[in-house]
Amino acid sequence: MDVEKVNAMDFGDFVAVFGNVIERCPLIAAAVWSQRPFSDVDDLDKRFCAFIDALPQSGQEGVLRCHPDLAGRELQQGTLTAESQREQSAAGLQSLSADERRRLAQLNAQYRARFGFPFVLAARLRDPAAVASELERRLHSPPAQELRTALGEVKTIGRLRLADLLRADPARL
Ligand SMILES: NC(=O)NC1=NC(=O)NC1=O
Repeated sequence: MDVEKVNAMDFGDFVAVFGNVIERCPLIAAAVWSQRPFSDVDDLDKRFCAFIDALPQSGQEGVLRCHPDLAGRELQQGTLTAESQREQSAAGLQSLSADERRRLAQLNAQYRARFGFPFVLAARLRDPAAVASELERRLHSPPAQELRTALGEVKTIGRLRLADLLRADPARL
């Protein structure tokens, strides 16, 4: 899909296609739509990132809280969004042992208790061992630094999702 096609989308089509670029935050796509026309894919990606950066901390934490845990209840129950399901499966989180799942659940709970939002990582780029080691490492970050790191992962997930969508077969839309 080329950027001309994106620029020609009405509001409904744009949000239908890009509404989950940032997990469960269709408001961001709704806001970005009004900034068209976009010069290219990078410009579109930059608009999503700029919206997140411009949010007050409460809004940024809200974006993080919209993310399901890695290898959490939603993965077990099959209630993840299609994108999240693909990403978590790609990271091998679908086939963890009971001990590995328990360990991640314990670390996720410790992380959430310390920072007040869930641990967010661009899972598609990692394997289960890397997820656990990143979680253990970041668990000790200073809160202000961890907020920035977590938002960086949200942006990476968004950039990868945008790339998927723009590579998508136009006939699919
Ligand atoms: N808490 C998370 O990091 N969730 C996720 N990371 C991904 O790459 N997809 C998710 O759903």
